[in-house]
Amino acid sequence: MSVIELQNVSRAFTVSRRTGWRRTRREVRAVDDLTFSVEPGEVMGYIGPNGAGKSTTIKMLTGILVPTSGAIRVAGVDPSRNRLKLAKRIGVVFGQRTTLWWDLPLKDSFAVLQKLYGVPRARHRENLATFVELLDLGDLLDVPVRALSLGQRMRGDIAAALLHDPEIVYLDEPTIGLDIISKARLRAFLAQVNKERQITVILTTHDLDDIEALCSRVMVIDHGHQVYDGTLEGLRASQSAPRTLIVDLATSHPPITIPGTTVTKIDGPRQHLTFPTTTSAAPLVAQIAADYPLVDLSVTEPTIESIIAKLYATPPSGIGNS
Ligand SMILES: Nc1ncnc2c1ncn2[C@@H]1O[C@H](COP(=O)(O)OP(=O)(O)OP(=O)(O)O)[C@@H](O)[C@H]1O
Repeated sequence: MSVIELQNVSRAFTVSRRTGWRRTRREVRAVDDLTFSVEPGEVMGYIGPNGAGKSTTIKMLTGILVPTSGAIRVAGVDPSRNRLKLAKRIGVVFGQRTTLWWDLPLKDSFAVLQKLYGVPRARHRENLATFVELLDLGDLLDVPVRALSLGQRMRGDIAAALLHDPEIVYLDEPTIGLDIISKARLRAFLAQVNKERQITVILTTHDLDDIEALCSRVMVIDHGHQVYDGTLEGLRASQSAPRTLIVDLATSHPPITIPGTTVTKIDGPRQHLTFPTTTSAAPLVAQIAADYPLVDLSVTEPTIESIIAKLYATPPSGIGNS
């Protein structure tokens, strides 16, 4: 059974603007007729440009905002009517702001959370020991949150969101502002806890490497509409962005002519050939090896950034969901 279900969910805001003496009111549809469900243990990347409606969706899923129309069920209940009950079953991490107590040492923040959520002491100790080890928090437990670096604070925030054994975790830009090593560490940790604890994760991020590393499914929204729901590979294929074969020949050579490929660049003995995502590279490679003095080659996939940029540039009506 799905752990998260949205049925024709919309959320509108009325925005008023003063122009001269006149005040005009306008309705903004932050989320427009969204229907989707998420299965237990799934990690879904939820992406879209600024103002697409991601935060509004997450706020409705936590019960902070009530939909204007449509129905939501999270862990079997309506979030806005069962906000406190649901709070025990979900964890939330906002990369842009901490949920920890600014002046308290990290360990005291964790102790407050244990009381707040009524986590049995033994279970709290067990979880704390696991997260301290996996997130390398040992030396930070006595440090006030305000004195932690961004990466340290984020590790603390993630531990805090997981200490009460939530079934569902919403991660809003968890790697924002972190260096490459901290990002990689955090992604490895999230992948491990998802696997070991079967936690359902909705991840909003502008860092598409987070999606590549963690998400089995990706949903793209734009102007409140769902524009894609499927796998990352499916997203690549749906936009039919070509793959590139980079071929190193023994010497400079006129453009390679193989049906179904196009030479887009020649750089001395190196040639770049594009071919459709739907075509297998193997026969092309075999043909090049047979007909040309091949030294080396590699295949590059279209970058996910280029695919997403293309997707956002397409009007919603022109996009086919998978
Ligand atoms: N409380 C509010 N009052 C009026 N308009 C709002 C409110 N909250 C959101 N909006 C509008 O709804 C739209 C969606 O906003 P939302 O914050 O959900 O987008 P987002 O995808 O999370 O963007 P970002 O990536 O910038 O965080 C935007 O046009 C925003 O201005």
